[in-house]
Amino acid sequence: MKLYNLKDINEEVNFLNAIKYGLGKKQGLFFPKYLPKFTPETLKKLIQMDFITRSTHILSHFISDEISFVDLKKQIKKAFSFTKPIIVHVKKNISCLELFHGPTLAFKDFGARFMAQMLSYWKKENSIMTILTATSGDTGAAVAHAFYRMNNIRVVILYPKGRISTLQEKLFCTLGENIHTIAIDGSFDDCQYLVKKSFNDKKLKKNIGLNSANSINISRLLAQICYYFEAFALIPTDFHKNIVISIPCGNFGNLTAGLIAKSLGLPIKSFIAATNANDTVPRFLKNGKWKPNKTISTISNAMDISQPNNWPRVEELFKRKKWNLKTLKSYSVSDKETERAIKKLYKIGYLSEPHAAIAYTILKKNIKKEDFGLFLGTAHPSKFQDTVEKILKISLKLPISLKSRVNLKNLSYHMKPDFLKLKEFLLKKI
Ligand SMILES: Cc1ncc(COP(=O)(O)O)c(C=O)c1O
Ligand SMILES: N[C@@H](CCOP(=O)(O)O)C(=O)O
Repeated sequence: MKLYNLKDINEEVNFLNAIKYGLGKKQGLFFPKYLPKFTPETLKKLIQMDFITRSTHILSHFISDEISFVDLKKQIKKAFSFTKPIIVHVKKNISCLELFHGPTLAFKDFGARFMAQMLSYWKKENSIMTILTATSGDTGAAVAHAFYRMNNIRVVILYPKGRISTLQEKLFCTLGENIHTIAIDGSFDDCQYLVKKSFNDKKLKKNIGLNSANSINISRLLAQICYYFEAFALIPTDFHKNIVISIPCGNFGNLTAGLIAKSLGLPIKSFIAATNANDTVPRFLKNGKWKPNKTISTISNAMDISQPNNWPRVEELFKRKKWNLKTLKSYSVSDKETERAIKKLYKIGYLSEPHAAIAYTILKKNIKKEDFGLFLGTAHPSKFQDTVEKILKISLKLPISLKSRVNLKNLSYHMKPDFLKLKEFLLKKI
């Protein structure tokens, strides 16, 4: 598989190097040079397969020149070794695609675990690698658990201090060993900036085997394509022409993966990109001006991102496929509306959390009678225990993966958003 750097098209890499480098020169994102397209007959065959076999077929279309089908299937089986996505009917023609039944209770488990398995397959035993990752709450946990105790891999996770939920923090800041966590005085965007800046530093790149497990790493997105096909396979054939998917967006990785799935021939009628008050993209689509505001803290904290990393990939895909960007609907939802949606959903028997509730709100406003509406359930409601309990005035029972970490000590370091301090930390703490 060949990929090119969106900021320097002369830089081309194979998948192994794209996954190992994370980012290209000038902090450019890698993007596949060739996008396969399945015929309707192939699609028909694909949807009859089980999740692991189908995912292997899909991903082998991208990387069969670098890994055999048999080996890829083994790695995918290890990566996706948890409850697969499920569709839960919510009301009328609206359902939720629940992607949060993995070990860290968020959709990030698919991408993080796939990346970890692929790296462990290719990694030379004695080479050191540092996976530097920024998180607004969920990526951190997925990456930490996916790479926990992996030989010669050191994970360093930056997160905005006081701006993620207590349980999100407990899930990845209590592991220790090869997992180092740093609470940064700032926003997620400050953390993401520090990660990207590190890639510009020659000494870091040379000395610590720098990589990132954020969705800037293309392996994360490739894995996420697979659950859109699973959703399609789960939906009755009668509705296959009218599927509308509403995605709660932050860094826009999930949307990018969905759009790549569509480009492969998955007939999704339309995608809706839902954001919270951090509305850089909906404003951009409305007035054509890319003007990120200061990141605001909201109750959907994992989406508190004002400079979404994957937007250049979205634009590239629209350009390559000659799709009109105006067809992409994107709206923002306030905290008040989000709370109202959580209450309404609970009243009709569906327990949700702020991120999915945002996608539901926008879907409900835009869905047509003939559509099959799907909003993505990206995280388990219990991860946002305080918020959900306060809104619904109920008490939540925690799943064991959270309960077992509640009383463990938070092992995080604390740092100002200062690149030199981070560099010192990264060079010292090997
Ligand atoms: C629960 C949850 N929902 C939605 C998002 C947004 O996803 P993306 O960054 O892929 O747009 C995130 C974080 O990224 C998240 O953790
Ligand atoms: N919402 C994410 C932010 C990081 O996004 P990523 O997909 O680029 O890793 C989080 O939960 O950390």
